Amino acid sequence: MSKPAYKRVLLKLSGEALMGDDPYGINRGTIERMVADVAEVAKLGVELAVVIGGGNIFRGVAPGAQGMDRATADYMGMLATVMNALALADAMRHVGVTARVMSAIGIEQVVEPYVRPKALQYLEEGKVVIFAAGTGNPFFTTDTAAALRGSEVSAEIVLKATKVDGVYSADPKKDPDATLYSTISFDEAIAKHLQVMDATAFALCRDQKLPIKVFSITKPGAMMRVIMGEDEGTLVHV
Ligand SMILES: Nc1ncnc2c1ncn2[C@@H]1O[C@H](COP(=O)(O)OP(=O)(O)O)[C@@H](O)[C@H]1O
Ligand SMILES: O=c1ccn([C@@H]2O[C@H](COP(=O)(O)OP(=O)(O)O)[C@@H](O)[C@H]2O)c(=O)[nH]1
Repeated sequence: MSKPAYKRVLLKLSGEALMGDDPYGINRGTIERMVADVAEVAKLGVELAVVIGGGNIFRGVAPGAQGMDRATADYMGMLATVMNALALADAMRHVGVTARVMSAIGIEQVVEPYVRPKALQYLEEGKVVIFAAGTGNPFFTTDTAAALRGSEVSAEIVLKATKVDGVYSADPKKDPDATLYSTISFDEAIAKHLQVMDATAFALCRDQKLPIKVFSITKPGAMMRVIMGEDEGTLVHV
């Protein structure tokens, strides 16, 4: 059998994708499908660090937050990621995968705080580490948290599992003529203002020479193909 292409990865799971077809919240079937993919990868012995978003529960820049102080709205968004992280860890437990949630903001009665050496220890022990509360700072995104934590744990790649199947020349939800890139450089993605990830996340990965693979979270088998180094999604490279 062929071997996985990576030993340690940082997987960014979209919060918004957790809704499935629901208007908000966590869709049971969707989270179970995501976790089944994660379990398959974990069984191959790939060390998995996960950053989960929160857009399904709360998005700091959403209309619902209009008129709110931006930083306050962002803290609500970070708390939403903690809820998703707990749901994800629990769903993993159901399929026999051991996960540990670590939060970037102090909330000790609920989850343990992020401590880098502890996270590294868990990864070495084969546990899935779920990083909650983003970077712990307002004005950032969980994509930037993925770039940051990915760098901190020396992941070989950031895998962005999202609603689209890669990086397009324009937002494919708005422009039907947008074309899919199989690879694109960080500089080009930033220069073209491609919104699939924010510029802060792109720039951090570029500076740390940490490649990103963008792929569909809903396409069956896509995560496994990415892990095996097969042609899937878009590689963003230095
Ligand atoms: N050039 C582009 N290529 C691909 N997707 C894009 C692009 N520009 C904007 N998008 C949008 O970015 C979204 C993914 O980013 P984001 O909303 O941050 O999702 P996530 O919930 O995965 O963090 C996609 O749903 C897509 O509609
Ligand atoms: O470091 C961070 C990460 C997240 N957020 C807030 O949390 C929300 C949810 O995260 P994100 O939008 O990245 O989640 P996703 O796109 O994956 O659903 C964001 O809109 C921000 O308001 C934040 O303030 N700082």
